[in-house]
Amino acid sequence: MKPKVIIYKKVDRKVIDFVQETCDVTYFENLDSDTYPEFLHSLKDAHGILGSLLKVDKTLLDQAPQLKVVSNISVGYDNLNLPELSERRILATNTPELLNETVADTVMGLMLSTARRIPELDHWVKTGQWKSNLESQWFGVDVHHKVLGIIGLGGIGAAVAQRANLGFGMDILYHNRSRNEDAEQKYGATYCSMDELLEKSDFVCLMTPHTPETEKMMGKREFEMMKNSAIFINCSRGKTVDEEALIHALQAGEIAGAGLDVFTMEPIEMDNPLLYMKNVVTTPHIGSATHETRFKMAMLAAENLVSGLMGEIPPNLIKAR
Ligand SMILES: NC(=O)C1=CN([C@@H]2O[C@H](COP(=O)(O)OP(=O)(O)OC[C@H]3O[C@@H](n4cnc5c(N)ncnc54)[C@H](OP(=O)(O)O)[C@@H]3O)[C@@H](O)[C@H]2O)C=CC1
Ligand SMILES: O=CC(=O)O
Repeated sequence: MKPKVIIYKKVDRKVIDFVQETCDVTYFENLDSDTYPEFLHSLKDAHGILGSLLKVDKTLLDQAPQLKVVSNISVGYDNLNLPELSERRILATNTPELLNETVADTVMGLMLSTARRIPELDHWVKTGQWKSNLESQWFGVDVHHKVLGIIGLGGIGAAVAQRANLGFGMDILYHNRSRNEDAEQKYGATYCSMDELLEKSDFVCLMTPHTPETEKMMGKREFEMMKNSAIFINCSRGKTVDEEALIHALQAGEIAGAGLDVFTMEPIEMDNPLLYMKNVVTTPHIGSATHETRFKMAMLAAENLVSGLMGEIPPNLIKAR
């Protein structure tokens, strides 16, 4: 009998066909209040699930007694309760590396958009306000040859460092728990303490995973340490930032702006003050959201899932640190 699999996110037909070669697939293009009851029902005899961002915790796992593999279509896996999965001998997988370049492009896009005020000026042009030469009140600040501090210089961070250093002539500072000697050699990245990075950087880019250790790692103290002229970029997870402290830092002029792809609450609530600040550029968690990369991620996640269900060690098995 074929293993039973739930795909709970919209994926390309080729991905479904691939999984269907070996598994019996129940497909939900989207999980919402209409489809969730049926999803829960299917969980009861599911051996594998494939998708992203679903909170896989004790409550959900209690509904899934047959589960063997949880395959995330994402590199981040803060949606998974790993100790609970491991206790039940359920394998968990993710999709690292193949999204590095795309997410780094998003980070550069946020840096450039915020520093050069592109969304704000786009609105200005389209609402007929361009009536004479641009006055200096609309000028932005340079990105090239500035200092970029990357907190969490891993796979994506290195792709950001490459673009920023080799393409934009920026000096790179970084802070991790361990050194990234490859990035030091290739992009002249300088390892430093978090405090030194915050004090010296013109742009601070947060790129760590969300873990208990990184939860709200950017808070009041950290924003106060940044230059008043600095721009903060977050493309990691919303919960790595104390959002109240960020809002305060922007309102008080402790920092000059922010480019944000991720938020404490997603989708963001419309009364969030960040949405009404001209010096804040927002995107709806689009880090890896290109057709090419999302297809590759879904296919890799499908390969991980099938491999685990066939009794192999999946290529991207998440190992608890
Ligand atoms: N916005 C979006 O759409 C996307 C967001 N992401 C997010 O980006 C995260 C990073 O992805 P990726 O680059 O592939 O991951 P990597 O594991 O390759 O890199 C993570 C980096 O963070 C560092 N790090 C981890 N914990 C800490 C800590 N406590 N203090 C300082 N540094 C730390 C690690 O270094 P060390 O271990 O030495 O500390 C490592 O350099 C993902 O987990 C995900 O949450 C990813 C893709 C898209
Ligand atoms: O947020 C996206 C991811 O891949 O992680």
